[in-house]
Amino acid sequence: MPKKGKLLIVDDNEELLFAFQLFLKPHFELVDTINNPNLLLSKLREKEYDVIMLDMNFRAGINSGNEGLYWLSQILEYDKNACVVFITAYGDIELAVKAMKEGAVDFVQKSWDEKHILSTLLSAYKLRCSKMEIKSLKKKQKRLNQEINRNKSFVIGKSARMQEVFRTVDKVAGTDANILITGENGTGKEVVAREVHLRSKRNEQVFVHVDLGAISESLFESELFGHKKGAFTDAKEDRMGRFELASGGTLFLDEIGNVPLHLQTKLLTAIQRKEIIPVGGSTPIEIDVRIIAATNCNLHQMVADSLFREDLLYRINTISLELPSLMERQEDIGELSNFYLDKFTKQYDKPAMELNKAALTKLEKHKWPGNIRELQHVMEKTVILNDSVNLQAEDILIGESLKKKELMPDSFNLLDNEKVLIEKAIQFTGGNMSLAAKELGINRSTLYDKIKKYDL
Ligand SMILES: Nc1ncnc2c1ncn2[C@@H]1O[C@H](COP(=O)(O)OP(=O)(O)OP(=O)(O)O)[C@@H](O)[C@H]1O
Repeated sequence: MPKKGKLLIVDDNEELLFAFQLFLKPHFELVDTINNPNLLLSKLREKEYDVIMLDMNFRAGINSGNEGLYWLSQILEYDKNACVVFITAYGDIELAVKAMKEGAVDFVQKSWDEKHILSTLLSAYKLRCSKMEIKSLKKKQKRLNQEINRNKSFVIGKSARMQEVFRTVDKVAGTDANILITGENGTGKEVVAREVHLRSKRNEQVFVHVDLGAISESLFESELFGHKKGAFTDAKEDRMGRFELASGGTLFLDEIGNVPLHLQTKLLTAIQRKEIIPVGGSTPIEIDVRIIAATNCNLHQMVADSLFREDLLYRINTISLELPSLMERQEDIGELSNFYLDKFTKQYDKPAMELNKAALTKLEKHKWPGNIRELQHVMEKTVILNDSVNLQAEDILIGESLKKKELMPDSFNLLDNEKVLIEKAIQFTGGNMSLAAKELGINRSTLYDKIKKYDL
């Protein structure tokens, strides 16, 4: 087996250094020694060592261990992942414990128990490998987040209402204040939440989206707070919840108005205490997340109707952002339509298309109950079905290809038709899940369960 691990031994006893080197060389890739701790930092700058064995006392006659502790602090300041094993005199247990409290990983006694010394150093080396792996994973994660977030900013909106939203986003993004975004479905609540994250100091960390309307009640806690292996029948291994996953970054709690009262209490406790306890666990885990919540419900009305906890509302709406419906920002329809024309012509490999005046007027006059999401679907359909590059009013297919009467099924067998009806409802509402669920007469989480079941 190839020898692994670079070891540095620091002791002023030359004989001891020699003996250590002789004994450890066959087990490690490199064993360097220095007899003067003043050379320590320059040695560390020269080479990266995995384990440093450090004497407690250097000056003859002084046995307080302070010098060793001083050098330990210097090493850890230089590299917080350094693994330092102290060399202590026989009976120095108290001092060794103190050293471990200050950040040393272990200690060996000069009593020369070869087996024990070797196993201590090999464990320290393993710990060093784990620390370095974590360091590299964190670095990778940071780069990946930067990559994911790059060029993601595309919130279109010249209208006065959107400019007002952007001014507030500018003011609050850099703070850690919780934000509540309200607005109809498809108005861009998630897009704005991402924009806040991108402009915040957490932008090198993750943005975790959780659709609270789509999580079934039985999985709510496990999904948000994680679970321990064996906590319930399907819990085959420990699983991290969304709060922990988002730690350091932003947690976007979408459709917060759909959370039942008894689960709102659990949500409030986690946000308030800034800690969670996984299902089946007993130790709280500290969480550092910025909460951005969103809903299309009127939470103040829900509080008045005793459907939403007032204390939770005040926790999440330090800052409120209300997004206008597309009808209220008609000035943006042209730019948004062109944005999607450009996107879909590229996606479907078609020549660039333009809207003539009548086509634009048609778009501006429509009521857009599904807001931007509906506009997006209309533009996608328009690009797919048209070959002309100059789009006329009749080329814009708003609701024309999908009228409710065309949705009549071939048979009335419920099971045969469920999948088809769900597909058509989603199509009819332009992908607006809340509207689709409403049309189908079921709630959103049931709709998501069925989407999963039929693999839609
Ligand atoms: N300002 C914008 N510019 C361009 N596209 C936008 C803008 N706002 C929203 N969109 C697009 O509209 C669609 C709906 O946006 P988003 O999902 O953010 O809305 P939402 O309000 O969170 O919807 P829901 O309430 O249904 O979850 C997305 O495809 C998004 O990319």
